Amino acid sequence: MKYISTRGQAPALSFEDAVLTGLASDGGLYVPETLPKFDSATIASWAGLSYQDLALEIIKPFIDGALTDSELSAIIEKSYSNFRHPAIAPLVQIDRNEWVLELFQGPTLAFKDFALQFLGNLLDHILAKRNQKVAVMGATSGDTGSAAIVGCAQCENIDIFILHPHGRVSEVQRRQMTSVLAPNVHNIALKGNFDDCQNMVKASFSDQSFLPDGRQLVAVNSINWARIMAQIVYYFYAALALGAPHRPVSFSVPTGNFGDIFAGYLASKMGLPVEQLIIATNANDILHRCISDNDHSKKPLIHSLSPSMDIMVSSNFERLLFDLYGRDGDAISTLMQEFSSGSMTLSESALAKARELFCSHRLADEDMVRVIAEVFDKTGYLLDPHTAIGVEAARVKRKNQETPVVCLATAHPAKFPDAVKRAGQAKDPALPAHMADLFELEERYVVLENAINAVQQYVAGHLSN
Ligand SMILES: Cc1ncc(COP(=O)(O)O)c(C=O)c1O
Ligand SMILES: N[C@@H](CCOP(=O)(O)O)C(=O)O
Repeated sequence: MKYISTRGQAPALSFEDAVLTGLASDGGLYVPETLPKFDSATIASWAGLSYQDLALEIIKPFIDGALTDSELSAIIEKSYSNFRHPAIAPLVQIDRNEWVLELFQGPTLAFKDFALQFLGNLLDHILAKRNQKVAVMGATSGDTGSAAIVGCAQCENIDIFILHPHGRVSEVQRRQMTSVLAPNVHNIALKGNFDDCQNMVKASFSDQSFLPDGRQLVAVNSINWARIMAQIVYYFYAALALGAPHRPVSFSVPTGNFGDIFAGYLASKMGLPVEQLIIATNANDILHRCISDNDHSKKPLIHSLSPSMDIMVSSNFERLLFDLYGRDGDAISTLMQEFSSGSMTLSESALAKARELFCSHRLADEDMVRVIAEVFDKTGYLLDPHTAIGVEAARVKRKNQETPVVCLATAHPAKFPDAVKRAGQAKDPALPAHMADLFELEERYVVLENAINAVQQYVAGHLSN
């Protein structure tokens, strides 16, 4: 299987090269040239598989022989070995036909662990085989950073540089990143917002000449295809547990960079019967405005109580647009060019196609805290702020009460004690035992100006030999 760029001008790459390349040389994102498709009988035969065995079935066709089955299986086993729940992604019912998929049972308490523990182990394998050293550069609004750091800290061939917006991630999120003192881990608090961090990372991928000795950058953000690929698995896993393929399932997904929900879209294209994909946004609602009013225009970023979704430019939306425009790379190049000036308008046919599966909802902070309180009062279940937005979006937007709706619980509430307190909870939600000493650990990070030269100089000056 080859991987092609959404902008049509970059060379097609093998799986391994696509994983190592991150952003395509034409500024696009890599996607598989064709998607594997599974028929109903095949999907039905997976009922009851463990998460790890299901991951093997789903990931195998994408890697196209780059790893043997036993290599892939070993990487998968290792990646999910430190999850706290034996089901890896347990489903919890919170109402009739309404479920929460707990994607926060990994080491850093967010859904990012599903793909980033896998990506860390995959990179370790590929780089050792190639005897190659790389610099990982990533942007985080709080969760990708710690998952990537835990995924990569042990890799001898990786120096990892994570940019987070200074003062705009929760204290738990910051400490999770900055208390990892391994010499190959570098945290940069950028005096800017998440979009600034992401722009800087993307600009650095486009021109890597600041790196000495031909060192290559590798992406841990969801621009890296392997991130999306690993996230497809839990859509199948949850739907199978609820009766797929014999009955459809809907998903409500707290959305920022559009990677998570895009994995759900791919699951549906690969044969999973999905009735609705609900895009749940906070006040940074560009995707909601786009789907509901064809208004895809940038607005100033708002700092919300769901900080991980404080994102205006959603990288992976481009991957969806590529499909909506008939996989026409030139059309996507033109559209992205239009968006670089602040807004873009989708064609009527592209929007109509998107609306066949997607709908959207926006929830501001005051409503989000109300949802946390309501669900807790009714069920005793404590939602994190991002998940609460997804739960409310599901309630407002689902069109069929008989179809189970799965709300992706993207983070553990203990990562966001301020929001939880605002919802009327007297006590901070407890951190899991393995993080009990988080507030006593030494931190290490550098604060840098929002200037690309400052960041690139820092990266170039902190590479190991
Ligand atoms: C807790 C949490 N929820 C939701 C999201 C949004 O996911 P995505 O960026 O894949 O849309 C993120 C970050 O991306 C997150 O960290
Ligand atoms: N919410 C994310 C933002 C980065 O998204 P990614 O999925 O592209 O890595 C975060 O927590 O950092």
